[in-house]
Amino acid sequence: MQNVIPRRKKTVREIDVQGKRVLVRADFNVPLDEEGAIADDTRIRASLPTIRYLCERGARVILCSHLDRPKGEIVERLRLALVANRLSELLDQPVVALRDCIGPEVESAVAAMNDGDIILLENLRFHSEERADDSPFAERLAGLADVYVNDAFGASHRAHASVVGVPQHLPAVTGLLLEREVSAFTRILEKPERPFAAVIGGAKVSDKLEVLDNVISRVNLLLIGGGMAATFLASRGYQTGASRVETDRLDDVRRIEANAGRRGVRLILPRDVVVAERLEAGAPTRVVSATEIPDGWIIADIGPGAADEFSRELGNVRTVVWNGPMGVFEIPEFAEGTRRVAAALANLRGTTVIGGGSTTDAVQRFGLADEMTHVSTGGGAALTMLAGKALPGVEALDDAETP
Ligand SMILES: Nc1ncnc2c1ncn2[C@@H]1O[C@H](COP(=O)(O)OP(=O)(O)OP(=O)(O)O)[C@@H](O)[C@H]1O
Ligand SMILES: O=C(O)[C@H](O)COP(=O)(O)O
Repeated sequence: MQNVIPRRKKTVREIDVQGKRVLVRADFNVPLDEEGAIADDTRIRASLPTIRYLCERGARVILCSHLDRPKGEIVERLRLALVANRLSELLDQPVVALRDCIGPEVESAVAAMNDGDIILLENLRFHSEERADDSPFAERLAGLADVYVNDAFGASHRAHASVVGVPQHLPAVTGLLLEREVSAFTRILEKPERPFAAVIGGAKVSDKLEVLDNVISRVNLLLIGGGMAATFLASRGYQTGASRVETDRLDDVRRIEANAGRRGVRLILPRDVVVAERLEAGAPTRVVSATEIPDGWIIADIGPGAADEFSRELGNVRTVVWNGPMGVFEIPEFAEGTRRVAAALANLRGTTVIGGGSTTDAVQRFGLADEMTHVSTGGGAALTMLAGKALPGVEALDDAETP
């Protein structure tokens, strides 16, 4: 595996932060429930060591993050005030949520900070410049601070302004979470015990297809579930009812399947699925063969036959990386496939890695997180590591000036 650890780079432990304004890019992209409350605060808790470390040493801590995918405009339910409240409770100290991430009000708030204070900038993705890696936007963020810390492992596969742009304008170091995550993946993936499996589900289908060719070059077995399954089934020519299919990616999926065949990687799709009339609690459901999905019905979970097969297959492997739930597990009727896969990993005598906000949320709900070797805060970032590709956020630290 290629070396993706910023070994030459300083971590936050090696710099003097007393009285300095430190801009910390965190990944507070937490899952929200239907009421808009935080459904799982793992990502917030995982960022505490760096924040505590900086505060205890007298830094003025300026936190920033994205939440969900607002497209460059303010979405009230995606304001980061709810994250600031949770952080305040966990740290037992005030965390002031600002109403923007750049601009005169932000600059005055930063100017008024005392050593050990913490502020949280507003959702970076309320500005389209964040995703566009706009240089003036990155410069304005950088202008708020003396030092930049990347602690957003979960966002480090994104070449966005706060991840790769800011470290071009400020001395930059690695945060404790980023360091812990990258070392865990490197250790686990350097010489994985075989057979080695990846389980891929969830909703971010295009993102995951991007790295599957590389994933195939590393694993022996690939199990596909969740929202991914519909596009794979459609690529084999089956009807998928009203399930969401990425029709413009069907050729990519066929290429991935052919690639898997050539390399002798077993790629298994669910043999049966739970379908629903709507992805809602209480909606009518049926279990059907994956090759006979009725018109108008939506795949909501892998079926019991698929869960048996996936569990059996996972019983024979020594290393597993799992990203993306097998179904819409937030609704109890569609959680069984995800629960069965989580249980299979918990029983495995080998190395198990869970990646992703929702996948972690699911494993926490089943009370199985402690049974896993590594529960990562990254989803797409974990897959990028699994694919053996460098993370842009880590590369940006390599290229940055050190304090
Ligand atoms: N068959 C399905 N149809 C629609 N959505 C699904 C299906 N199966 C799972 N999902 C949804 O996928 C979502 C999670 O997918 P996602 O790809 O974001 O995984 P993740 O673990 O959160 O990784 P990341 O951290 O990259 O977001 C869940 O909210 C779940 O309801
Ligand atoms: O949830 C994640 O994987 C990270 O927070 C990145 O979010 P994104 O896929 O919306 O860029």
